[in-house]
Amino acid sequence: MAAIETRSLTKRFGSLHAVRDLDLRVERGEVFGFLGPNGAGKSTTINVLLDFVRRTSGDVSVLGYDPEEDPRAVRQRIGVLPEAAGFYDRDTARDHLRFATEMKRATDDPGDLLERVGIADAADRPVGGFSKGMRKRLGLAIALVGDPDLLVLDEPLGGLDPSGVSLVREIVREERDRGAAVFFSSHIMDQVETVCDRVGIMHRGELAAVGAVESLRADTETPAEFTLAVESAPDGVERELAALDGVDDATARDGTLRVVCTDPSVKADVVSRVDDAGATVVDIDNETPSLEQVFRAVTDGTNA
Ligand SMILES: Nc1ncnc2c1ncn2[C@@H]1O[C@H](COP(=O)(O)OP(=O)(O)OP(=O)(O)O)[C@@H](O)[C@H]1O
Repeated sequence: MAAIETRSLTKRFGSLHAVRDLDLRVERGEVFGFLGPNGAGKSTTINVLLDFVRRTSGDVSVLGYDPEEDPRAVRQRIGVLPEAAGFYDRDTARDHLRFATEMKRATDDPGDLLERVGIADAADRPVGGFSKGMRKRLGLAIALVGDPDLLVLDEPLGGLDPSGVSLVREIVREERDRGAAVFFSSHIMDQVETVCDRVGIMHRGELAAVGAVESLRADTETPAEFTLAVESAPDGVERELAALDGVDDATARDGTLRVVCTDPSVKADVVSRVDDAGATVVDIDNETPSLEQVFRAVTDGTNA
């Protein structure tokens, strides 16, 4: 049984298709990054999975349950970190975790969970004085209560400092290794590509691409980027290269020329131009497209 499965899932708000004909499958023990620009339909999909919003049509299964028919069964088995989690400002972090543990009839020790997310020192402080990043960490601790079979994390990296970001990545890996599925949405590409087994890229309510990051890189026509090491870059050669058809950008620095092509076949032309300009190319280094570039290619760099 899949952790999440949707078939032809559609959600309309009036005449606006927030999600259209979405077929999605997330396996148990898988980290799935749900990506897309603002307004692409990520939160709406998550809200349907959690039965916060009713779908217009299509089928949805979360851990084998239809969230519309069995919302309690679904909520009992999943851990959720909402994009903007609400807290009781006068209650402490420990109070929040005690409550969450009781609600789930779990046996977790609040202190251990706070230790795990790095805010054990603040366990007995009222949450009203917590920073944005501390609130995010507390929200994550609450999501972890009861060793859920599925973690749904909506923008878990927003508001976190670099150590917070690596902590979230570490926890996501640990949860996956325990056998949980992790489904998280983000628009911060470079921070998710190292942690996801697969990603799905939403665009205008539809799944524009889905697969392992490596296969998306191979399948997507992303601009090719490469660096030429030259003995000496003649003045102005980068401007000449940038003017070539199929070249997007060219910059010269410290004996290297970095060239971004929209058409990879222009590479030979670039090398011969550099030769003609009197420089000797000593090395060519091809760079793998980043997930950010795949994302831009799939969404045309546009918002929904
Ligand atoms: N309650 C609502 N009523 C009307 N339109 C809505 C509602 N919720 C979402 N939408 C619209 O549905 C579309 C998808 O929005 P959604 O919030 O799912 O996008 P998102 O991918 O989560 O974006 P973001 O990254 O900005 O959170 C948008 O055009 C949005 O304006």
